[in-house]
Amino acid sequence: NPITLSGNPFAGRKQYANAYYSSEVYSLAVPSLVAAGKASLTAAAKAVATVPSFVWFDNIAKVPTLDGYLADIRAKRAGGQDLIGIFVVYDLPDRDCAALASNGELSIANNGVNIYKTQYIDPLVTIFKKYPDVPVALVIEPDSLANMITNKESKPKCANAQTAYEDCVNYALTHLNLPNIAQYIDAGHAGWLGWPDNLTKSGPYFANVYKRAGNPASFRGLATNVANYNAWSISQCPPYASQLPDTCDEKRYINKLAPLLKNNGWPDPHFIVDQGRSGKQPTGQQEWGDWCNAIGTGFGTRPDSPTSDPLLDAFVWIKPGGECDGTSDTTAVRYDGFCGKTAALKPAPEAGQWFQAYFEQLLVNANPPFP
Ligand SMILES: O=[N+]([O-])c1ccc(O[C@@H]2O[C@H](CO)[C@@H](O[C@@H]3O[C@H](CO)[C@@H](O[C@@H]4O[C@H](CO)[C@@H](O)[C@H](O)[C@H]4O)[C@H](O)[C@H]3O)[C@H](O)[C@H]2O)cc1
Ligand SMILES: [Mg+2]
Repeated sequence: NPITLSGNPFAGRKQYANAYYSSEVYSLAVPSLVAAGKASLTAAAKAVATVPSFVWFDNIAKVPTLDGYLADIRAKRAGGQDLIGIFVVYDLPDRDCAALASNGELSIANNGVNIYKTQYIDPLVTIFKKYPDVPVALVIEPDSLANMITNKESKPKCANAQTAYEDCVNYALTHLNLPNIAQYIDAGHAGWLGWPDNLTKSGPYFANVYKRAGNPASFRGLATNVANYNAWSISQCPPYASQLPDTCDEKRYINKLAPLLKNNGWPDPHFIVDQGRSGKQPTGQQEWGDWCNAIGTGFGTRPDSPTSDPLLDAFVWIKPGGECDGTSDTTAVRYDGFCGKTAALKPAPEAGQWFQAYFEQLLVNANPPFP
């Protein structure tokens, strides 16, 4: 029977571990480990496959697969597991405007806004409406609005994308505003929007997104640290965060941002924080902006761990660990220099592709460790 979410959608529920990630582990990671004489790591690898991570809808072709996930969750819920589905909406035209590695299939110049609405969001909504009994949490458009805070001046592609990003995100928010869905808009991370000037802008900016969308009941809050590596709460700031000593982790970032949202007309925002690649601190990053395939990282706090901060709905693994951030092939169309830096593990495949060496790095550095 249909449900209406209220309060923390993760409370009392287990996050859904999807078969796509599990198949990456079983069909790619495990055989690679065995072939490399690392069969001793296969048990740990299989344990990772059971950890819930978000399913990314990073192109239109994947949209129909949503039905299968929701049907599987429905069946498991009928079997007694109070599961919540966890998905990422990620297909904006001119996507990832400040970088090259994750550019997507749609472009503003080529009718991208209209296609995003009618061929991406609308079909998602249609499928979600078939499953009003399944609780769902959505992350809306990583790396989109955060770029509107920091990169309009420095990146013409971001400046030119502002109207499209804001219209498309508003369309997503208002059309995915269903009783069984909780939506979290991406809001960068401590090392991105945690800087004083960026924080000051972010408060009114994200509050205006909430108000423009008409205060949607499903709009629960913001997702932070997506595909990044920051600690949730740390006593010793990493060396690369030396200039931001009082906002060097996600707990301090969201506790600074929340009051600014409330003061600007968003009464009760909450957060989810990606910890999928945050287990080892400090990381091998040389600068905070080293976002691509950072060395020295590890799987972090498990998604179903209790949280102690009333602002934090759940720890989550949004970026699936082992899926690449971007290619290191300098001749590739989507080659971004950040993926060629010292701090980036190489050789790396295209964004989203399985990156075995990275998976193994995360595995051996995991905290808590995998048995
Ligand atoms: O000393 N000071 O006082 C001072 C003040 C201000 C300073 O400026 C700030 O410096 C920060 C650190 O460089 C910048 O943060 C970086 O911004 C990048 C986008 O431009 C982000 O990249 C994205 O990362 C995503 C994954 O997270 C990728 O999926 C995505 O593809 C990729 O594009 C980095 O994470 C993020 O760390 C801020 O913009 C900038 O405003 C600096 C110093
Ligand atoms: Mg990215």
